[in-house]
Amino acid sequence: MAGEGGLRVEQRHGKARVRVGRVWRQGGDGSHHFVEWNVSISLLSHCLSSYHRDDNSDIVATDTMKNTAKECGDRLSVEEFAILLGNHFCSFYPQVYTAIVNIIEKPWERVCIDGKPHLHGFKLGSENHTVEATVQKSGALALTSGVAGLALLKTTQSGFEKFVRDKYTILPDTRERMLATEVNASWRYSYESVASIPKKELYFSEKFMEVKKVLMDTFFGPPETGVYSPSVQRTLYLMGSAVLRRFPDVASIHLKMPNIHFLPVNLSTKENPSMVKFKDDVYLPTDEPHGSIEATLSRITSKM
Ligand SMILES: O=c1[nH]c(=O)c2[nH]c(=O)[nH]c2[nH]1
Repeated sequence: MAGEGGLRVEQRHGKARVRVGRVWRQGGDGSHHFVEWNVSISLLSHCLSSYHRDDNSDIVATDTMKNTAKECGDRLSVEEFAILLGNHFCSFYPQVYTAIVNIIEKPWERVCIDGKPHLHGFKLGSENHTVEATVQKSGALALTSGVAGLALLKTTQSGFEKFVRDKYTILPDTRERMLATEVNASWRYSYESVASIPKKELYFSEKFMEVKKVLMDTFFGPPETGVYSPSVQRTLYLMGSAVLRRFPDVASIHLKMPNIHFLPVNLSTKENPSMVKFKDDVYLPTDEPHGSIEATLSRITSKM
């Protein structure tokens, strides 16, 4: 937007990392539900006078945003909460035209004691549930959900061979290696307005569990036989395409799957040349460097 001094100013402001823990005690059977959210809000609004002059009259205080994020009524999915917040900012404040709400949900899971789900006991799992909702004053919506830090490993049924070989290549072909990764996936839903999202209770919470299951089932294959992975690239493609095939309301999916290396251990000395001879058994786990492999998959829509 052109402003004073002929300078273009593109601005937003918000509150990052607002932490909220919420217990719902309304379960008929006495069970409690619990979520822990880390909320970040960014508002695009008409408040240029605060940049051009000492005039804050159009600013929605970031402290106000923080307090709004703490108001959470009936039990709802993290996606619905992000949309609700975004919608509130756009409809309540005339000067706000876009709200971008990012939330990370911690994986608190109900514990089972002696095989029975506990009414109010939870333990922390490992992978986070993420969401980004962008809401416009018109009601237009862009909604992306994701899973972050889903660490997966299989001890066989993975190989990598027949790749480019040149004077820098020392990696041997193999059909037997470990495959380990930490999946970061985010998928965009096709709902384009706040009014069009499904009304079914906890719809997106259920979808999150189902997408995660499809990703994992495809990575591992059947429990007794597994499935062979010829490369991280191919496995990533199969995981993403399985999600798009299974869920018509997912428009695209981005997958980031680092190839975390477990290196074969071969130890020898002059006196003992075969001290530890690698027999697909002893590995050196490494953090870095790691392969970095990522792709976005979406449907090719025919114009016919
Ligand atoms: O699955 C793999 N993809 C690669 O692109 C690659 N590159 C590499 O060195 N090892 C592997 N493995």
